[in-house]
Amino acid sequence: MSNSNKQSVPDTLPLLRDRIDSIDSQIQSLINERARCAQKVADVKLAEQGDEAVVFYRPEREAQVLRRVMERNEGPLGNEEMAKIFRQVMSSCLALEKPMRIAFLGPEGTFTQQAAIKHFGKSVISAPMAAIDEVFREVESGAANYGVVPVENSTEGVVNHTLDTFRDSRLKICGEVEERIHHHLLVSPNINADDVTHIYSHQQSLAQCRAWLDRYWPHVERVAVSSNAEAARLAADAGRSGRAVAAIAGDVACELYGLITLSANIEDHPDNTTRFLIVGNQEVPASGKDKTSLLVSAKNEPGALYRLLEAFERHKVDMTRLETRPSLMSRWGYIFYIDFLGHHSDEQSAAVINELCERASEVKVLGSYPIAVL
Ligand SMILES: O=C(O)C(=O)C[C@]1(C(=O)O)C=C[C@@H](O)C=C1
Repeated sequence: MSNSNKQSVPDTLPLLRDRIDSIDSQIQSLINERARCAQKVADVKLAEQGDEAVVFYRPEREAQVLRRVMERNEGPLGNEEMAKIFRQVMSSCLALEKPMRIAFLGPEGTFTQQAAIKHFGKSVISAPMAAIDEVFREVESGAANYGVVPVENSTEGVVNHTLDTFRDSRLKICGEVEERIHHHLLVSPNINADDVTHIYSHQQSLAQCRAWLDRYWPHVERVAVSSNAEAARLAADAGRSGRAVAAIAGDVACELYGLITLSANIEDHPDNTTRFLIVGNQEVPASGKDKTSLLVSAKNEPGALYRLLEAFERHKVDMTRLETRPSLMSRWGYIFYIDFLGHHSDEQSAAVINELCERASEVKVLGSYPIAVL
């Protein structure tokens, strides 16, 4: 009983539900009013930019909207929970302006799809691709508006294939998403846990759950397959013919293939996180809290890396990541992938980039984009 005013009518279930009905109706009207505004925004964009080059999706604006939602939130719903609701509202509004086709490293049900949904919301057209370079090609050709690819995992390290693909691509990084990777042990609803004979998953996921599997399922055979989503599909297939096969996969795959969770969050490192990048054809304006990614090819001479890094120190620009990949052009030459806080149009960031251009043999700005909000 949370009634502080003794005179008021006591809270009863029917009264509370009436109140919820009335609030829902107001929320619904307001969401539609917002959607009509977004439709007008689309008209303005079309009028300003002409049919061809209209850019409907604005990552910097979306990041600002979500940050503001979190800043002004007073609860009882948590900041993230509230931002997720607005994430989906914006996703629906953008789909009214123009439905976005999002290519991602498939198949359906992968963690990359989970990241795509986290970033764009559910109102997008999903385009699962078989490989990372196919995601890039799909966006380059214009068949998809944006692409989502994994770039690093907190336990497994960088995804070299993604970094290498940036060398020859003209795509820009438009955003980043971080996704906590939670693995679950899944089976078909008709399968009894005691009967399970095989556990399927991607090799990396089996590795990320090794200690848990050793402890609870030491005698069950582990089978590595091409992706977690494929493992979930196989478990669902097996279940239909009464074979007791389990899969290790995430929430999206579980839902997609109608499986049930025998054990949730079975990963050995609970803070197992993967970072994904959004690639597209546009340069994103500053959002106020941004990151920039560069590809820098150093001259093959003593102190070359030192001279690159020194520019960051002097201009007080915060470098958040440095990866080294062998150059394909010269033997023992290296390419550096550098992330730093700031937008390439900021005064300090621009000063660093100018100096790098003088000191390195090649500098490519892969993109400036809002720091992940959710
Ligand atoms: O502000 C815009 O440019 C809009 O199109 C509106 C809106 C929104 O719903 O708030 C929708 C899509 C964009 O990606 C950003 C924001």
